[in-house]
Amino acid sequence: MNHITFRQDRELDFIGLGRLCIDLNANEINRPMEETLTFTKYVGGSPANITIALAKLGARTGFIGKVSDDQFGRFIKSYLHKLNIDTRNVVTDHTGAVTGLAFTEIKSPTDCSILMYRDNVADLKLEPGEVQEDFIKRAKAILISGTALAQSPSREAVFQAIEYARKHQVVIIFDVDYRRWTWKSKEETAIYCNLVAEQCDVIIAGREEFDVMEIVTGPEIKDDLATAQRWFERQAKIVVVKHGGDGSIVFTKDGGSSRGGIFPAKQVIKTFGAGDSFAGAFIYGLLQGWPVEKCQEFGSASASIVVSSHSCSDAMPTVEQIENLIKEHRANSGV
Ligand SMILES: Nc1ncnc2c1ncn2[C@@H]1O[C@H](COP(=O)(O)OP(=O)(O)O)[C@@H](O)[C@H]1O
Ligand SMILES: O=C(O)C[C@@H](O)[C@H](O)C(=O)COP(=O)(O)O
Repeated sequence: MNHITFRQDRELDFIGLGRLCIDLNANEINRPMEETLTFTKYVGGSPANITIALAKLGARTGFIGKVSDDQFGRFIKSYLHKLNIDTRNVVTDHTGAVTGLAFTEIKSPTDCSILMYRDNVADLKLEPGEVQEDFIKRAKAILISGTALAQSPSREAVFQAIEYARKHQVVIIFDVDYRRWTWKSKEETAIYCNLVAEQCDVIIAGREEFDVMEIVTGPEIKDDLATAQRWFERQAKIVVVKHGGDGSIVFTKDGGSSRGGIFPAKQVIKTFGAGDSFAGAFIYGLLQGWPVEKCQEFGSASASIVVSSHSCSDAMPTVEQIENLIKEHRANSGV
């Protein structure tokens, strides 16, 4: 029992909505971007990464988004196909929009940053009329990425998807996924993310992301419980507050909470990708009906595997890999 009830009469477990992009991860790690010469190309974009995580865990997944009409757009679509991610609602842009790029700088295992190129990107051109009700109603859950709210028409497409999801009792999960590059101001981010969050069943965000959302509304006292309680007064049943290397806290509407630590990685290559792998494995656990503590542990173990790898999407682990890590950790700590 984990406070979320999924409709069982659905052919898809999960649909991700938002950006499908490219990550260009520096090959020469432990160097500033100015000195980086080569990069490896991966499919990226937070909601894409989360959907890929679920697909690799064995969930039946699909995606709603828009890709550029070029080599990058085709690369992304064929990658999703290979993982059996249903792309019937991945639309191809015909206006000359481009694929968003995320260049990663890995200066040290703890000092990583991302340089995003997001002008005229295809993902933000998704139109409300392109969101298929018939597709959404086939799923148990849909994940909304907050970045899809950054501009019109993608912003309206999100609200359209939420309407369909609520109409067909599809569980709505919101990952705030705040990326400053696509927004005009923090106030704009806060207003739209709050409007969406109040309609969602599960909300996942880092402490700093909740702080951005609270710029316009409070709560006055900035603490995780106060944040969670605000959303429990709306639609939310589970609120997850991520704290990077300090782990996460999962709150449930019945007053429960679970503080989770991390699985220290043997070798951290980079810190990005932690949030997406955590979210993918956490949601997988919810879909299995596991208690939230187990979902949280599964998410943390998945994150540990991804921070030890060069990529985000390609490195998303299987159930077996995560279970092995948890077993190994328990054996080492004598539990
Ligand atoms: N250095 C790390 N080593 C192992 N696990 C980590 C590390 N950093 C984060 N995690 C795990 O990933 C989760 C999400 O990470 P966080 O950095 O908060 O998300 P985001 O990448 O979205 O900012 C954390 O709650 C923790 O379980
Ligand atoms: O979200 C993006 O557009 C870039 C991602 O593909 C990138 O790998 C990343 O930043 C992962 O985000 P995180 O899991 O929140 O650290």
